[in-house]
Amino acid sequence: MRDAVLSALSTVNDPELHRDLVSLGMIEQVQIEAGAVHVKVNLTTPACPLKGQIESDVRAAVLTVPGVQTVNVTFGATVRAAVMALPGVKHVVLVGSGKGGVGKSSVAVNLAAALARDGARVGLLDADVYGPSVAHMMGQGAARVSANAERKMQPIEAHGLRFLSMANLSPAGQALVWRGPMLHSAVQQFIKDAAWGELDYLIVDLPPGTGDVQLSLTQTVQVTGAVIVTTPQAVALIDAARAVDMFRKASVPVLGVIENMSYFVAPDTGITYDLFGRGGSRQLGEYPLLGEIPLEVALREDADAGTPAVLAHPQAPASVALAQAARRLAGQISVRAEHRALADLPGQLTVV
Ligand SMILES: Nc1ncnc2c1ncn2[C@@H]1O[C@H](COP(=O)(O)OP(=O)(O)OP(=O)(O)O)[C@@H](O)[C@H]1O
Repeated sequence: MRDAVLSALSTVNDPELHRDLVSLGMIEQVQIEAGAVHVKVNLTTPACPLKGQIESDVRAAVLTVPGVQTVNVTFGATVRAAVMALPGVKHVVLVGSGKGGVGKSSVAVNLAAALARDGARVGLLDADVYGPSVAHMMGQGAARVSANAERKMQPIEAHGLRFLSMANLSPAGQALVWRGPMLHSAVQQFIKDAAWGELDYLIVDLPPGTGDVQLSLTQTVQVTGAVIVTTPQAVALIDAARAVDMFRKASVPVLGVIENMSYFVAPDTGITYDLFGRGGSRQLGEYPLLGEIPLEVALREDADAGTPAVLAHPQAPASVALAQAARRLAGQISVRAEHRALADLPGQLTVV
């Protein structure tokens, strides 16, 4: 019966990778006892957006095998990467925006927290050196970065992830008056001289715009891709298009767009207002729209209170949209990793 079960499983495709689970090496275990079959599927990310579909497809396929009465599906996950971005770090993902104030840091913090909540090992680097806000949003504005025994910067741990921010290097409340090259080398150090440990995803909150820090980062590490955060109105989109162009020129794939402050639902009437013209980000090109995040008081309040909204108010509509965006992003990263692996090693997917 085992062969029949495996052959049934080889008809089930991963919905995003468009290859079957057996040849993708995703079937970790098959146990058969009388008519009861247990299948363990090893997903390419714990934040898999299509877990439910894979489960029902596996169940339906195995139930076609004569003699099978029940099917139990469980999941594990190993994030795959064709190459390591840094020693121990599988994927570096840049979060950028064309202009300031569109909610880039809020999105970066919540994407990181959502991926960590789903079970991924996540780091968050605040490379927004001119206006570092990640530490405050993580409730760690007063924490100070220490060095470990190897004299490497030790990321601060909070809310299930590790992060580093310039705000935790300087005395609280004081501005860092550094010149461009110093900022450049500070960001390089954050990446290379920090004890990030083993990470599936290192999310980088870039400064707004298309300046030196952004470019130097794309030249420092193997970046898996970038996420563009924008608001839907024309003035923001023009700048976002510039950010897209910068990544294109630096050969950094754009993994998707997140439209923030997309709409507002009045809490008293329930009426939806498209304050800035919802859906405008589709004009940026054929990039996956990872999410439309509503304007919501709770998101701002949670940021000010130092807990990412996806953790503090997981049921709030903005949190639901952000958690979904994080899963779609993880899905896009898996697709990239597979394409890259196939390009490098035809027919094989490297698991690191
Ligand atoms: N969807 C939203 N609903 C309500 N408030 C939001 C939303 N997104 C962001 N904000 C609030 O807007 C302000 C700016 O957000 P944030 O600091 O994340 O923007 P940014 O693009 O990173 O800015 P900068 O680039 O200038 O650092 C913050 O007070 C944040 O809490």
